[in-house]
Amino acid sequence: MTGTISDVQAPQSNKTAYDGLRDVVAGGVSSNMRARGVAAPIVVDSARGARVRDVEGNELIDVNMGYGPHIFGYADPDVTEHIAAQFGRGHLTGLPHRLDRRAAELVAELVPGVEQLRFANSGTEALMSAVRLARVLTGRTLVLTFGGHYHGWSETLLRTRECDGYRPRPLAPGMIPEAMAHTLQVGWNDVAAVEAVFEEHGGDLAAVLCEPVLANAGVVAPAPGFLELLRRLTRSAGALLVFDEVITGFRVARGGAQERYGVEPDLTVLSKVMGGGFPVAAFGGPRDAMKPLAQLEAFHAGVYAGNHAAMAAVAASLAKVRSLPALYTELEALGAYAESRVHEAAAAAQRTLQVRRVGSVMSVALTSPATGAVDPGGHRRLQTACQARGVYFHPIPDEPWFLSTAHTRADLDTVAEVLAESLAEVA
Ligand SMILES: CC1=C(O)/C(=C\N=C2/C=C(C(=O)O)C[C@@H](O)[C@@H]2O)C(COP(=O)(O)O)=CN1
Ligand SMILES: Cc1ncc(COP(=O)(O)O)c(C=O)c1O
Repeated sequence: MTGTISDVQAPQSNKTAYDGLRDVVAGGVSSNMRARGVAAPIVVDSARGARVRDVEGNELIDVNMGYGPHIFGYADPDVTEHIAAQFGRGHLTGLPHRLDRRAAELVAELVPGVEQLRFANSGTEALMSAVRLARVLTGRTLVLTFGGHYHGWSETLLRTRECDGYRPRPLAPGMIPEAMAHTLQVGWNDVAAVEAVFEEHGGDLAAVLCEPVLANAGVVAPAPGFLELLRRLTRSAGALLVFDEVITGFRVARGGAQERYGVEPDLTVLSKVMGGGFPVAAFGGPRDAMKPLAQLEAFHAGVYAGNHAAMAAVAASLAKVRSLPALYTELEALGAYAESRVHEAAAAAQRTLQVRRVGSVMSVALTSPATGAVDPGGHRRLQTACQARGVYFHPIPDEPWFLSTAHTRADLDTVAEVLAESLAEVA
């Protein structure tokens, strides 16, 4: 057989590799988030457990972990072996597969608010479909979201944090300004603003959509009672409460944020941990909410949606999640240990970090001594220094750290030591 992909000539350095990449891949990446703020790019050769190896052969402890899907670490054999085997048995026929039921039953068993679902390929796709389903169910079009929450890059959900009044602004060039006409946006945990929106627009709202724990603008937990307020107001206004649990699902608790905080939404969107790193997402809810799709009145499609490899990934990942009764206790303890070591590192370097954690997802951001605010430039310099010392986290302070069962306390001690050394040298 002619050369395999592993025969690709390894370039001499990350920079050489990245420059070559940029020649044929626009921006050198297939997601803007991978290039935003990158000072010194890494080009990956492989990843296993809690470590990523670059093309120069450097091995780094990774706390970005591909933005959160790998709760058991990279290349976990309990997951990858099932996916690989499915490829050998055929992974895409465009027909229902026996694995579909197994995967869906595991989601429904673990997530309180899901009785029935549809699978999709990405969080963006699943969120577009969930919002459309909410509009079918209510006959309304207006959707309320929250500043800094990220719900994918679709035309009506990709927006800036800033707003004109309650109207969000499109984030990216080329977006249709009118696309924002059916969405409002207020500040996260802003009770007065939410109540004002319901006072003025309650009868027009199809849905309120949120990350129940904000994890795309640093980590910001819901204020006590805030999710309960959204639940109460949506129910009384006849709007749907939609939880975007792409990050929090199977991450902050076995049943996601809705289990951790005891608030059940009308629709739930899931991805990341659900597939253990394989591209798969889902949206679901009570049978009544899914009826327009069950009766094929509402539209949702996708050639690769729910493909057999994705179903193998979901079934394997969630069977493992289900099989470990102490998993979330251990992840909580690991997160607490990481948080304490990060605080010790900051104290040792006499620097201030903003550290915010929910379970095993934690944001760590360098702050300006003068203002106390997050210092994106300083954070990038800190990230570059840590990366050079063998620890990888994202250069953008919005992007949190994701821990996994592959991270040991010794790894976290190393991360803290590298952080302290780097903080001491970074202006
Ligand atoms: C809460 C939430 C997300 O965090 C989310 C995707 N997150 C990320 C996307 C990234 C990227 O496109 O490269 C990297 C991170 O910025 C972020 O975790 C999505 C979109 O999912 P997808 O990228 O699969 O279309 C929906 N909801
Ligand atoms: C991919 C993506 N788009 C949009 C946003 C929101 O951008 P802004 O910084 O303008 O709030 C974020 C925030 O983290 C994001 O990750």
